[in-house]
Amino acid sequence: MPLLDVQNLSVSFPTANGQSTVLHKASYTVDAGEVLAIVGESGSGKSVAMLAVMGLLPPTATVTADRIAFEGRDISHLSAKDRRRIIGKDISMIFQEPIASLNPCFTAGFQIDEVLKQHTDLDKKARHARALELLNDVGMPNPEDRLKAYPHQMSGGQCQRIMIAIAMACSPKLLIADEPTTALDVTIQKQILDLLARLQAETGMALIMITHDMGVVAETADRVIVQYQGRKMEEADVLTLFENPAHAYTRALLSALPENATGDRLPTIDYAADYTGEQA
Ligand SMILES: Nc1ncnc2c1ncn2[C@@H]1O[C@H](COP(=O)(O)OP(=O)(O)OP(=O)(O)O)[C@@H](O)[C@H]1O
Repeated sequence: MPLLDVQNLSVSFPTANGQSTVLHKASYTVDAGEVLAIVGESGSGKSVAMLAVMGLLPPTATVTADRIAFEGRDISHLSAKDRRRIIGKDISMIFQEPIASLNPCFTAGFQIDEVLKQHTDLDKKARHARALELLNDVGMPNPEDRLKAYPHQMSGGQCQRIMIAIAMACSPKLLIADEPTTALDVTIQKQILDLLARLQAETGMALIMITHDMGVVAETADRVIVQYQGRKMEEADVLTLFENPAHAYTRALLSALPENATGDRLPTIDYAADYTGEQA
């Protein structure tokens, strides 16, 4: 039984020209302890899919699914709020803009403490000790000092470490990381990816990595789903995908990797092309 089992998930939003479907009957499964990458260009519906599962889309969104099951329990018929109540402790999510994801009015320590208060029975002293332990786990220098810092007093990389600490506070069974390194400097990107990989390996949690970067996929994933224009194009284990990509869009993504460059200029994806109907 998969840890998360999502079947035929569709999402649409109202527009001036009627409903616009941004995700078309996409299915996703992830097993306990597995690392799944969802890859595709901006706007391909990667974030929307996972926000829909989490019940985090705005009320204007229309979400339908045949099944959204966590640990075998189908929660697709529940309201977004009830779904969040049931999976809120077991599934955590981190986002692209760590500084914007934190509340600017409260210290890092306060924000970690809020999550611990909500999801654990620990008393104040134990929560403080746990917050320090979490900051150590995410490799934060001077953790005692950083607990007292406000988001604007920290770098983007430090804020992402705080977000990861908050996400890990309830020992989730699944962490969804939505482009967690995109907004960070290149040197920090690698540190955050290594941190996520280490935490995943140490805790055995499942990880869904949303990215547009095939390099990130190669480094982290066991299995890959390729999305294009709100549709799932291809799904394969990571080696198969890199060695034998079945879909034209996947091949275009792979050929745009720097190591696949053959001349002075990097190959680029032809965004004018329509890959939806193309097959291997
Ligand atoms: N709240 C919203 N209201 C209306 N349309 C939305 C909303 N959120 C997302 N969309 C649209 O849904 C589509 C898919 O967006 P989504 O954020 O899932 O893409 P993505 O693949 O995650 O890309 P990115 O990497 O840019 O986040 C886009 O066309 C986007 O404009």
